[in-house]
Amino acid sequence: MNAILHAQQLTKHYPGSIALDHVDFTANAGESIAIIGPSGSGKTTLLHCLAGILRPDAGSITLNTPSAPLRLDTLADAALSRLRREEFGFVFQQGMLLPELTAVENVALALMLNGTDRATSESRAAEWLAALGLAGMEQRRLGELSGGQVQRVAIARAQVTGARVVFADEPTGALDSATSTEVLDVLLHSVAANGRTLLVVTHDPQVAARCQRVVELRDGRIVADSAGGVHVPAAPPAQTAAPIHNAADNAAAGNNFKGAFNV
Ligand SMILES: Nc1ncnc2c1ncn2[C@@H]1O[C@H](COP(=O)(O)OP(=O)(O)OP(=O)(O)O)[C@@H](O)[C@H]1O
Repeated sequence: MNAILHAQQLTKHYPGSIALDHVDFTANAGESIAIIGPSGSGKTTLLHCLAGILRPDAGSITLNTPSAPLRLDTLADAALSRLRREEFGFVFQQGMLLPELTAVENVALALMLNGTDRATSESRAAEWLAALGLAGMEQRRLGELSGGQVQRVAIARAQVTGARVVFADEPTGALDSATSTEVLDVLLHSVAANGRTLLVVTHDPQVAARCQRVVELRDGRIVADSAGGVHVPAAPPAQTAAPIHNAADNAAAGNNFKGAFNV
């Protein structure tokens, strides 16, 4: 397995609390990883540190790029912003898209911010929207789309740049259960078909069950990892995590759709 993102001894404090407590974590290229745990356990803080949105107080985060490993924790702000735009994509519950823009403009913007001209950006964006089931809706503003369709726009935007890692925080949190399943299908299959790595924070056991690997946080520490490759400190019986899902089955399920989402 090729490590793409590697964190060592990641620590983040807030006044009165420790959000991450010496976390070691490695994401391998092409994996889909669910980050689960109770409210306040540090899931979003971990995701934001790994994505270069938050700086840890201590510890290192390394992104393996084709040219050289890059240390996110020591990168200057401008370089970190550029790395986020080029290497990472984001699907959050809400807030990443601009309601005054059309679907195609929202997706194209990610490419234009990286220096691609408008015509090429909009053409690539339209291809992505079509691949994710939104053909014919390119010119709609977000208010003219359903919640599930808006999340498809977000999924297209997260990947149109060729981002190698996609970070999602409760991507289906605002959706009803049927729409959640559809959006999750689109997210997992498009990421798998394009060889991306997916890290998804979720409270939803159904979302976690669909990922190849499940990592559980409690009190800012990783207490279970279905990959078994990360050091898991011994927990007292009351805190032992429930068994987590079979990675091979989940991977097999995701592979059925490979190809359909290749853009
Ligand atoms: N900006 C902040 N200022 C102060 N404390 C914070 C801040 N952000 C997070 N925390 C604290 O850090 C801890 C971890 O928060 P985090 O949001 O990472 O947890 P979470 O597992 O994602 O929670 P949830 O599932 O409720 O979103 C919590 O105790 C939280 O109160």
